Amino acid sequence: MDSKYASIGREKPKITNDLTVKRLKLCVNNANTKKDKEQTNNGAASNNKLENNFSKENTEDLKEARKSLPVYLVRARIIEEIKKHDTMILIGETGSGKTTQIPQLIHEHRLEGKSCVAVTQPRRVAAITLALRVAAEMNTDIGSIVGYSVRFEDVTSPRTKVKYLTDGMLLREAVSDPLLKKYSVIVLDEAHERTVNTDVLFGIVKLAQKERNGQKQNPLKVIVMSATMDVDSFRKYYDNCPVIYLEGRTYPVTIYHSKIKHEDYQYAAICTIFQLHTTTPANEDFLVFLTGQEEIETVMTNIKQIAKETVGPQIRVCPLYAGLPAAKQLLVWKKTPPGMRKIVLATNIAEASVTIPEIRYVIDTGVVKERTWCTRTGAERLSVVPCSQAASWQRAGRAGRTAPGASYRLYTATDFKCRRQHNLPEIVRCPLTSTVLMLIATGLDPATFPLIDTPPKDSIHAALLLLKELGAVDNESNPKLTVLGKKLTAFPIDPKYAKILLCAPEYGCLEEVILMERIKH
Ligand SMILES: Nc1ncnc2c1ncn2[C@@H]1O[C@H](COP(=O)(O)OP(=O)(O)OP(=O)(O)O)[C@@H](O)[C@H]1O
Repeated sequence: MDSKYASIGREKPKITNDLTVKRLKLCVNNANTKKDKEQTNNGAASNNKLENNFSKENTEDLKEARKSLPVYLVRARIIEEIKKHDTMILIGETGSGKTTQIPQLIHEHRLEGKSCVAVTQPRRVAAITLALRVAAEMNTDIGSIVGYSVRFEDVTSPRTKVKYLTDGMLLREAVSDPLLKKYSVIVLDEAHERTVNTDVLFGIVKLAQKERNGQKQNPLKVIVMSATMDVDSFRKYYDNCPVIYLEGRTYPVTIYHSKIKHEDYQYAAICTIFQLHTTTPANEDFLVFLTGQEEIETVMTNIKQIAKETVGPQIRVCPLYAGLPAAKQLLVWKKTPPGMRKIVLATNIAEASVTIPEIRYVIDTGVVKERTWCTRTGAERLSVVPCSQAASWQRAGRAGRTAPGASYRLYTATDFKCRRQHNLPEIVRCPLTSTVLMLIATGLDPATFPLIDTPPKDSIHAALLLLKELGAVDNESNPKLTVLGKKLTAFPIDPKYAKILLCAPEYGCLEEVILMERIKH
């Protein structure tokens, strides 16, 4: 693994591995408040409950909490580096304060000037909860100085200076403004995730930066961040930009590996939950990683049934998966009353960036549902596969954020060592129809667009063929967007489904199609 693991603590030969607290070391490798509420767009209302949870903490306590974070302790050096370099990579351990503190520091030093700092997140739940946390830390209303923008919800205003948004939303903004002129600093967070959107965004931002420098426009600063990324590839991609390693974490996390291989990880997860439940105090909450809604529902039913016959604190089970309505997702952040235990059953949407305050124990099944597709038939497939080592470290990093914690890996240490170090980039295993359409709409050539990893030639060709068949582009060799193509880019969904939606009224089946879309998303 990259040097991050030297910081986080390497595995010891025994089953238990402490991710010990290390003292800070920063090394550079290179060679108000209450206004504007009414101006914010709709959407904040749906998060009122969550906002209340976040603002309950007293401002003085939040200030003190900030001061203890590794990033805060070396803030002067970090700001100096940001001022010095147009592009940099920042590697800091999970929970060190990268995502919540660095944008605030940039704003405190007014480095964004008259523009704004954008912080991208692969997932909407992370973008929303981070914005709420930072707004609380800055003692300001959400949608004012600090805002967020996710699909179907824009909680920002003309005063917004720190904006958390999903990478998909920034990509959409790039279609109408390829130079991303609204922003003077773009923080690309959780770079290790390697979703198609993040990979394309890396290229868009790189091109925008070059172009703005060439045109002597307001320069664009780019900061790429993660705890577990493949530094070498990124550094090469960003023309050998400096890499800053930040050591230190808030609290230690102990890693336990299973001694035996489990045939049934759901069963193993339930056994671990109840072993821990009967031996640990209430209000020390659990986060269990599973692969999808169905599995989460099955495990939830089992837990509820077993809990009736088990001693131990009262249990509240909270599911967390992408398809869950926002209000239910937010229950995860609701504090449990004294004497109770919260058990969060989540997919990998809780794997990076999020802080669920009382989580002490992570139960990591070691699997994830991964999307692949067949270029020949165009059929997509979701399969359950072992997650990468980087994902395991991210999962462990959801504990140890507000108190010491532990991660129970339901796979052996040998199994862990055999896994791929980093996530396989989506761009090499997923269909690229939306991406290719978006690039054409932005005026970019999909064949020459700079990507960290080159997708298989077949994928781009298949995407162009499909777009031609849909009538979104005029031809495959030198594609230009048609009127229909332009309409399709307005939908934040796959062009195939966008066309079905557009055509539905003609066939009198709009309601059915909308229902189908709602089920899909
Ligand atoms: N909602 C919250 N409630 C309580 N504490 C929080 C919350 N959000 C952040 N924190 C505190 O701030 C710390 C830093 O969080 P931040 O998200 O900035 O870390 P990070 O370095 O970006 O982590 P990661 O790499 O896991 O995304 C957390 O470890 C936690 O102590």
